[in-house]
Amino acid sequence: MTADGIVGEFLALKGETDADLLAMQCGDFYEFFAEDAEFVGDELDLKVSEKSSHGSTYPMAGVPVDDLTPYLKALVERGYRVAVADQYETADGHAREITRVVTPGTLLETTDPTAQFLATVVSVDGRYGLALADVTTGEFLVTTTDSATEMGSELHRFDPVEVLPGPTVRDDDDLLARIRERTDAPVTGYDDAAFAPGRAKRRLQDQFGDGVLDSVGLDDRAGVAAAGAVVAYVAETGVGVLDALTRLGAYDTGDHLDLDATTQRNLELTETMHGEREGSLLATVDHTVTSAGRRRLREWLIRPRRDRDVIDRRLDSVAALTDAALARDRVREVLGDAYDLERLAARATGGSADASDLLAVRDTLDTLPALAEAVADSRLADSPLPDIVDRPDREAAASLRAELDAALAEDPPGTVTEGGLFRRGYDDELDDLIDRYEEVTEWLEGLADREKARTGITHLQVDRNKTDGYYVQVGNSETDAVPDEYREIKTLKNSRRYTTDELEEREREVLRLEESRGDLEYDLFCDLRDRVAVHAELLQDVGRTLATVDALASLATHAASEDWTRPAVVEPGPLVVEAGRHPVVERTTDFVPNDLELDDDRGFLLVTGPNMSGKSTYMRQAALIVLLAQAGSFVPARSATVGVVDGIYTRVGALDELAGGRSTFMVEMQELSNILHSATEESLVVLDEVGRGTATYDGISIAWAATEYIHNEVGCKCLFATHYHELTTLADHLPRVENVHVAVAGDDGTDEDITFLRTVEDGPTDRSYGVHVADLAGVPEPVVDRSRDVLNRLREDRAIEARGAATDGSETTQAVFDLGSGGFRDDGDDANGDDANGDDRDPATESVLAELRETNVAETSPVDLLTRVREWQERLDGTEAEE
Ligand SMILES: Nc1ncnc2c1ncn2[C@@H]1O[C@H](COP(=O)(O)OP(=O)(O)OP(=O)(O)O)[C@@H](O)[C@H]1O
Repeated sequence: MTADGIVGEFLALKGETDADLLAMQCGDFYEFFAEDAEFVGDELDLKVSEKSSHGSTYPMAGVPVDDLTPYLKALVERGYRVAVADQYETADGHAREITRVVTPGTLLETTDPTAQFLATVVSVDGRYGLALADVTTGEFLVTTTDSATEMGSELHRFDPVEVLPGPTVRDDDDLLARIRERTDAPVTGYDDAAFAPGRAKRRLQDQFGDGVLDSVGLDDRAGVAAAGAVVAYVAETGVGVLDALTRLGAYDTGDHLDLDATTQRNLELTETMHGEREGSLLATVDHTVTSAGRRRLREWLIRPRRDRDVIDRRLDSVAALTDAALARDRVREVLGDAYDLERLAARATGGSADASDLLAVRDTLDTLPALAEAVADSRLADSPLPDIVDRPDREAAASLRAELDAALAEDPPGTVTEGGLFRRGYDDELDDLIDRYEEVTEWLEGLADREKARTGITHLQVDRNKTDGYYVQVGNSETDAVPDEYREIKTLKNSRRYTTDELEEREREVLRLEESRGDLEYDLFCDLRDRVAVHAELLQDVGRTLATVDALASLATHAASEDWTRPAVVEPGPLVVEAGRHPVVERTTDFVPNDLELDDDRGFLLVTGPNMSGKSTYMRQAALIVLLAQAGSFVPARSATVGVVDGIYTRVGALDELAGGRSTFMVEMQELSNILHSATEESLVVLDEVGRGTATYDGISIAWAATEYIHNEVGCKCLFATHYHELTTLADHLPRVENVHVAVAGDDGTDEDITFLRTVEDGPTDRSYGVHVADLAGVPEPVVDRSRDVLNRLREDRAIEARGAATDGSETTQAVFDLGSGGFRDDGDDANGDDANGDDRDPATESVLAELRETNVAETSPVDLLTRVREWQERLDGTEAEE
């Protein structure tokens, strides 16, 4: 075929797929042509040559057939979708067709041990469906929600590698923007029809059986559409890939602790704010010995539970493993021999598993009885561990193990087409071939000695190479002695090569036997691999069991080495921590433990204290202790009682963060708004500074109103660190608000020479110590001195004093800010609203005060409230300017 023809065929095939690139097999190479060739030449540093034909030239770049996988991986991991067209023999030559499309979400060959979720996002009738499938492990989940925020949080949790938005999502710019904010995975366009609920439902039934929707309790069109589209997409990417998805699991977002994307980031669960794994909670507590165990542990931390029974069961196992050091070591030693069975199952179904993969399956199945024995230890026997290990079908696992053991040779070659894969006794026909093969090779091996004896030639050897086949080589000095039947086939510098009729005959036989053996073994191997693939579900069960035990043992190892304690998990209930520590900071610092009590009487703590004193650490440690407890882990404390919460919401004052062109303050307000809308009475809210990104008065007003709203309306547990000293008076008016502060020593009122004690004590801090921190940070002395002067002047002349009365939510807010000369005044204590100072006020101030009185916090949405406060401030500022 001419280059023109090949390129023509290439372009025609490319037109059949919407993949970004096409690799087309041409004999021993996969070739990219035209634009694709230039593209991969750049991306992969491949040599691009010119193929000319009929006066036209075409760029061409190729990789050997056996080397395609790493190139595919590299392209796909950069987010490209690559179609692969294979060549096959036909009666009159050969033809090519696209056999698979490899995409980030369907790449079985990945070496990245973390979960590789393909996500579909669908919106139907105001509900969102989210399906997540990891074809490398067979995990397939679906959920629905009517909150776009929650959909975004889930997406962020699962950290997909590819996202397929359904048609209504694709057309919704806001929703798409939200998705892009929550994941940096490539967003792939896909056939609208695949998302149609009717067709999606049939797809699911074809894959999992007619009763699937009932059995997983999926009755939502959005969920069905999302899951069905996954099945359709995966089916298109290659034969067998879909078979790894052995079952569908529907989950309710309410089963897990709600952690919005911001909170997942703020708490540095899997990576630090700077994007590093080291220093994250996961890296700190991770002592797993398998990659499947690591995936499981990550999942637990990122999706803690709400169900106390599930949490307690995990804690029972962790407790037993924490106490029994020797048994724990034995469990971990056994797990150390396990390979990633979920991944191996997917490789078996996808047809890419080789003989060493199947041996890895055998060896990993072997660990199951050993693990059962390890957890039968008397100190573990009463824990849930024996039941966990008993969950997979142990008998089926043992028989598959035995089958693999009987079949496979101990040290098989890397390819599956050249024989040498099977043990003797596995297949009679193969044994017969091997017998004959050995007979011939034995004859060949003895030939040199026999010929030496027969001819008297001493420098004679028999060997084989690719060009000459088998030959007899004789040194030049003795070539006169070669017998007549020797035919010379090559002359070398010091020797000559010969063949004989008999040698040629034996050679033909060897080649025939090698080919038959290779073919037979390949067929036998494919059969064996298919039989393993049939057991994918069993392998996934065993793999998940091993992963679960590994994650539990990891938590126990950390608990034992860091002296963590089992939390008492109650539902619902207070959060009481005695001598708590921050799980990550305690590793690198001489940590000062602190107590914490959040209950019905004091559910809202206003945390004050100098900069750098430890406010954020104290609050994050509280959030992490709750999160760890609900993940089923011990916690860093002397003792802890953790009332189950439904969600943790945080806002952290990352002042330098600019997201998507929005101002820092806008981001801060959106986060606050989200928290105020999402948190319930059962939640834990952590606010680390609110309102700092704007003018002081605006900031105080917003923080004030937010505190009242959380206290009066939401009623959740809350920790709020602030530098607005004015807020501390809220504790006098709102019954559940208490002040605590992080103590410092050496406070002589001069801001100089203070020592951070890191202890949290009741009551508000005296004041802030910003100037001291500026000094510590090395700000030049004249600036520090001048700051002290200015501060003292401000304290004397323009103190901002909050002396207002806050309400329990049923009355009008009567907060009064005395803002010195430019602010507004109101005497909130004046029950009939008459104002002693009324005569002195300008009309703008009057009108603001009137509106302020009429505003019922209980009935005003937080966002409205914030907007109104801003407006009032602007009007007052205007008045001030005119004056
Ligand atoms: N209990 C503790 N024991 C020992 N070191 C601590 C403790 N708490 C905090 N630290 C250390 O103090 C430093 C400052 O803590 P943190 O960031 O929590 O202060 P902050 O009060 O929130 O500061 P800012 O107001 O400036 O945000 C941290 O680097 C941390 O390592």
